[in-house]
Amino acid sequence: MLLGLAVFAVWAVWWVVRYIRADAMTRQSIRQAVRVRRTWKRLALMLKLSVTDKMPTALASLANTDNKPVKPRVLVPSLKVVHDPYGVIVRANCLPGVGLEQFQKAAPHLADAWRCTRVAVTQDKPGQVVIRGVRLDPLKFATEHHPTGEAPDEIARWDLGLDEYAQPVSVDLTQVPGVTVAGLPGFGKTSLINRLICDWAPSPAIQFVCADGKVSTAREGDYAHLVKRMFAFVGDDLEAANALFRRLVELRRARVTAAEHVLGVQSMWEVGPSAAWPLVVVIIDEAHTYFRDHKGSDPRTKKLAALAAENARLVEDLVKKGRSMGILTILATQKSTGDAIPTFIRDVCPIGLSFAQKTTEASVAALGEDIRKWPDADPTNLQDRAYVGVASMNHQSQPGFARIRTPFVSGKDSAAIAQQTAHLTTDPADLLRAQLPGIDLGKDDPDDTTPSLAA
Ligand SMILES: Nc1ncnc2c1ncn2[C@@H]1O[C@H](COP(=O)(O)OP(=O)(O)OP(=O)(O)O)[C@@H](O)[C@H]1O
Repeated sequence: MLLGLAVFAVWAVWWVVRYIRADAMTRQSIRQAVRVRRTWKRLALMLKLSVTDKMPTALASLANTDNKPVKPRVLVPSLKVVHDPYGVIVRANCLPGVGLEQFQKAAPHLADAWRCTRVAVTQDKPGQVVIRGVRLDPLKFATEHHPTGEAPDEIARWDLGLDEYAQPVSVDLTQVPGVTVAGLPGFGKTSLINRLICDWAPSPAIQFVCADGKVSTAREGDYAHLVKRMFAFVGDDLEAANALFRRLVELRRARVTAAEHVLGVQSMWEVGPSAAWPLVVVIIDEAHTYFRDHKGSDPRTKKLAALAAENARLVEDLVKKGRSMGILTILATQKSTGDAIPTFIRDVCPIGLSFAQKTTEASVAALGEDIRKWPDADPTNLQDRAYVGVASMNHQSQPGFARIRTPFVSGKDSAAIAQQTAHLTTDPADLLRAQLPGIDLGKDDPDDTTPSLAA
């Protein structure tokens, strides 16, 4: 008895301390979790999430010596409730006839009873459902990310933020040739890309290169600090961009020639990126600058039109053929028409994200026709300033789109990371030459007009 009291006292003290130390949002969730547990039996009966077992148990039959009819038992799914700042995560056991489908049907009523903005029911293992209830809309709460400066545990995993149920979302960019990022100006595209660079920069197995169509020199604009961690950078000059894209296509072709010698396999992903054969992340920001059509018959306009057409061809090459050689292209644009990122490039990028858009046509240009089937996820719903930093992303593994609250990464943090990791910057073409001295890394395709690395 005394021992029981002592255990209870310790538990009560632990509980009170935990409650006092929690922030205001978490305290509300703790109270919510208590309410969910306390009211569950009654609520489950009202929502028909219970079953009546008319058959007496063996024990009840034995105890029933006077042969009176045994009362049927009402079974209610047992619950395990945990909380986080946004709400509760409830695991419930299924019962015969009460499973995923019944819980999903009851979800709106659970949301009302538990005072949640949203409730989602999923099944992570047989016989158990997970009910996620969020009291507050995680999409509406701005978050921040402070990069650690540590090399990532898993190469090519892109941590994006929180979904509408406050669950962390990340995508595996292994074997991914391209990503598109679209959205109205000032809604968080650059911050999203900054995070990727800052999280990955401490790894020597990753090299970055950037074309930013919004600026003329690296000293201006969003990448002014991060340029230290990039082996090449060009601004809005079409000719300079053209030369850079050629250089990258050339690198891709040289890697094809060198793969068997250096890696012993034909696809870099079979062995993974390394400091000697790094994953090359090509960032093309304000991509429309490089691809847009130039109309006019004067020689200068004609030249620009030819350069833009060739840029599109070169970037298409990188996206279509770069994956197995360890080249990942990320294209960002604030322009919302089909020519901003040519559809023949967009359609080979398996991952698309879009921040707010003005019209559904713009959403379609950014995310493809499928977004029409998922009106809730249409980024036209994200135009309120509360949604700066929120993007819709096509699911990799299932139909539909996820809405993600991405965190803000400050310029100060990205500058610090670039400074700390600048010494890791190397041109992947130099690495290749150093590994294969004397081997011609030139063309393996006679029709290809791009110059050879061995020049
Ligand atoms: N994830 C975020 N959470 C909260 N605020 C953000 C986030 N991302 C960006 N912001 C705010 O929005 C501003 C603009 O962001 P950012 O430069 O990333 O937008 P953008 O879409 O790249 O714009 P542009 O197309 O003009 O380059 C930032 O200075 C910051 O104040």
